[in-house]
Amino acid sequence: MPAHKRILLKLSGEALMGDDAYGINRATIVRMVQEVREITQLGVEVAVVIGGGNIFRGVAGGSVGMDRATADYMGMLATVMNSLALADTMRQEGMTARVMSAIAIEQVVEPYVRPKALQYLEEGKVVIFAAGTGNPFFTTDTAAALRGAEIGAEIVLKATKVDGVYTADPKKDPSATRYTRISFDEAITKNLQVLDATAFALCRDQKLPIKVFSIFKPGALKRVVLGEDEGTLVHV
Ligand SMILES: Nc1ncnc2c1ncn2[C@@H]1O[C@H](COP(=O)(O)OP(=O)(O)OP(=O)(O)O)[C@@H](O)[C@H]1O
Ligand SMILES: O=c1ccn([C@@H]2O[C@H](COP(=O)(O)O)[C@@H](O)[C@H]2O)c(=O)[nH]1
Repeated sequence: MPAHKRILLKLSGEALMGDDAYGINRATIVRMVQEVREITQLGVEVAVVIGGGNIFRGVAGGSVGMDRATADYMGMLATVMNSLALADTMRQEGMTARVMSAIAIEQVVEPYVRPKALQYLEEGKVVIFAAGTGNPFFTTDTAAALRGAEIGAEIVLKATKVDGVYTADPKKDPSATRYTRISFDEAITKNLQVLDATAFALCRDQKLPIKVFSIFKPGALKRVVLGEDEGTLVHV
């Protein structure tokens, strides 16, 4: 029995690379989609936001002298590519998905229209929100918080490269320890960077909990959806 009726799943863009240096690794995206299919089969309504770190991040463009807003639009377009790849892989795996973009690109995908998204979810379709928030200087974590709140998701599930929220970045500090639960206030005060502060603040204000868990651990998504002990819960 799933613990949640409707979820917003944030998938790491960077993880899509698998063992490759760039782009979308075929076996990785298929495996991710199969995990999502398992939870849709439990009857959970699933909306997805996918990052763009496997292709382009605005901060990288900014660091080599690009206009930051232009670089951020490139990052948002990267998330559109990932969203299209995800939806197409879902189609191949027998699922029905709809991509909705926060940036007008109507020859490619339909625009984000909230009532339409809600209708798709009620029909059991997976909705993939592309192009982040549609605004530069934000991230797809903030887009996940925003869309999660808009669609009335019960929780934001952040599937990422680490298996939870740690006292410090575990990739830089091997002595860091993992929290089982942490409040939004503590995560913000301690400046824990597993999500950006805007996403934390939005979820806190909307009383929308976040679960952070590993995208690489087989079965972790299903365990989270079933309410089993997995990853870190960030709560009000
Ligand atoms: N306190 C912390 N606890 C856990 N991870 C942390 C912490 N601080 C920093 N991190 C880092 O945050 C990363 C996850 O956030 P990041 O935005 O880089 O990835 P993502 O959202 O999964 O990727 P993408 O932006 O491509 O979707 C982890 O890989 C980890 O190295
Ligand atoms: O609302 C948004 C969301 C994203 N961006 C840009 O896209 C890239 C990729 O997103 P990640 O969350 O880092 O995976 C991001 O670096 C931004 O440049 C944005 O501008 N606005």
